[in-house]
Amino acid sequence: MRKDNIDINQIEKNLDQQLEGEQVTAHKKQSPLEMMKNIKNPKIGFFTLVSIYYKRYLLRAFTIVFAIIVSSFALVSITFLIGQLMKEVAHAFGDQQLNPSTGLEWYYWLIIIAGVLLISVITTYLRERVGGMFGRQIEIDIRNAVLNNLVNLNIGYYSDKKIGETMTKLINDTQIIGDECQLTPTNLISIPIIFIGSAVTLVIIDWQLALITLGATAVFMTLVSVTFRSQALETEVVRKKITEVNGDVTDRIGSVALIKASGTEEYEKVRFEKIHDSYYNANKKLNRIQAGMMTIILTCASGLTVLVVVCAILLYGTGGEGTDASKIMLILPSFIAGVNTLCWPIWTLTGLIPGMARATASTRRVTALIKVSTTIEPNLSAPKIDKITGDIVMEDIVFAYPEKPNTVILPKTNLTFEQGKNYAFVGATGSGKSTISKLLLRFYDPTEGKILINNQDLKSLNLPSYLSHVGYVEQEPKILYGDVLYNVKYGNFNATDEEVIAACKKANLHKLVMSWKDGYNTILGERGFMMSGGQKQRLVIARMILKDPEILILDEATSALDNIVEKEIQKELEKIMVGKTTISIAHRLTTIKNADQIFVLEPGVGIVQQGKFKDLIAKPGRFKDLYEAGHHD
Ligand SMILES: Nc1ncnc2c1ncn2[C@@H]1O[C@H](COP(=O)(O)OP(=O)(O)OP(=O)(O)O)[C@@H](O)[C@H]1O
Repeated sequence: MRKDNIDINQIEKNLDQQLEGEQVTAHKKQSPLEMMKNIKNPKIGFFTLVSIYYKRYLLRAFTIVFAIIVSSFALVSITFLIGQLMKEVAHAFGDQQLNPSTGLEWYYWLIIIAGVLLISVITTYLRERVGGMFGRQIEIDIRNAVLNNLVNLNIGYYSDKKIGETMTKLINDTQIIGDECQLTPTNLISIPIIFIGSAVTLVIIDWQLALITLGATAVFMTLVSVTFRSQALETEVVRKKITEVNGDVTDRIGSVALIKASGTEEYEKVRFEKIHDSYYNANKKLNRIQAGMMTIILTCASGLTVLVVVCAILLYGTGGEGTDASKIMLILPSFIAGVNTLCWPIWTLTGLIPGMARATASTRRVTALIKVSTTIEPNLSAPKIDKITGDIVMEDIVFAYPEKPNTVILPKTNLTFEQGKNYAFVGATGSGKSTISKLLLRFYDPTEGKILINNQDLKSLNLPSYLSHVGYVEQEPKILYGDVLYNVKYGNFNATDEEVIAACKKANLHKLVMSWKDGYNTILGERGFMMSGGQKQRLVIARMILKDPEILILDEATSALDNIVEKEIQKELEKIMVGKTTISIAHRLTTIKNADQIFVLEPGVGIVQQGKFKDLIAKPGRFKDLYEAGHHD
């Protein structure tokens, strides 16, 4: 017994190794994203997608198709074999004249049935095991492709999208495709084999009874097929509704602080109930169709068995001339088994058609997500940048957001940021201060002109390697789900724990972290709920100290903090700014007193003043107005 277990485990292990090996080879040849990007037709159907994946994973595809064919034939042949067994039993134990022998003893037929059952068990297991994992493999491949594409997309893509809707496509649609990739090929191959096989077997057993049964089945199938189309359409409506609900719920959960601060919990409760109304109503229609379909199927399936029995009695049981009552007992067991196998494909079709409709809709939504391409080419094959040397030059830059191409945010601008110096941008809200940092981070490319780094156009540089020299602190520091070590190391994964601790000491964070029970292993919430604004800011600064970048971009890095914390953080920042090219965006003008150069921006106009703090404050102008307005607050 124990030995058997070990052998089975070994077989399972070998199977897993074969499948994993195939996956590694396929991924080396072409990544899932490259493969999906190569799909030309945006209206690609689910079948085309399945066939692409079957070609990619030939070993699995072959195993599944082989197992489906063999298991289906095994299932169908059982009906025929039971018929033969019954004939031989009648010959052995009944009237030998009336019941001719099949040529094999009845117990041989039993042994053959047991053998076929064993083949059926093995191939069914193989089909389910390999098919199941294939479904998951396809789901994971597609989800990774979508995810890779999403993180590569221009940041502007997200400005008008509901994250929840994108998440539904990313999680639910890929899961639906995976599930259907497992079920559909199995059903599509086995349905005709089982249906035709069962029909032929029934004809062999008794052609008269078979004709009646097949006629009734045709009526049965017509009834079912009438409801197919409307079921597929309603399923699509329901999916759309749930995508909308997911989008809405994710949006509100993300804004839970606003809900709590506004005391609008009751309002949200009513709203949630309301947005579910249309989802509920859409389900009502679908449910009506599905309930009708189920009733037809169940009634027809049992009705068919009753019909077979009644017809068999009428044909052979009435004792009329030329009839044989004992024949009823001979054919009925295998005939009823045959009717059941005949009903199975119809039963399966009821799930298959809506499933395929759902998977086709999911395939189109997912491919649409993959078809969106970034216009910010990261130039991954360009040489990596070891060091940033020299000045950063903005040459004849003009910028309008691609989302609003007619609104020019920065008219023609020329700027030089000398290496190691400290620059600041100030100006009214909406004047384009953050836009400068977005251009330097290459969230966007300039509409006209170019940004020169190491005397080369930023557009042509290897983007990740350029960004590895840039430190960015924004107003709302981003903390990821994970512990302190992970959060500080993010983007600098090769750093040691000791280096993280040293960076945290410099950022004045170490004592605080050590006061937590789990120290550096403390898990910080998904949105960093456990930390105050100042603490989060310090963590981001520790991240930057660890990175030790050559360019610092501080976008209102301290404006969310109170004056005391701001001063402390400012002190930390000034320490790391030494010798680095720094571009700060500031609301509080006191934080930029030491800047080598200050640029004052006006909405739609661009730079209207520039100079050192003491010079700008001494003469009338926009800067002086801003400074005085700040002091009156
Ligand atoms: N993704 C976008 N699509 C279209 N317009 C945008 C986008 N992002 C910003 N803008 C617009 O560009 C202008 C400049 O925005 P920016 O964020 O650079 O201003 P800012 O000076 O940093 O403002 P604040 O001080 O309020 O942060 C604003 O009018 C803003 O509405």
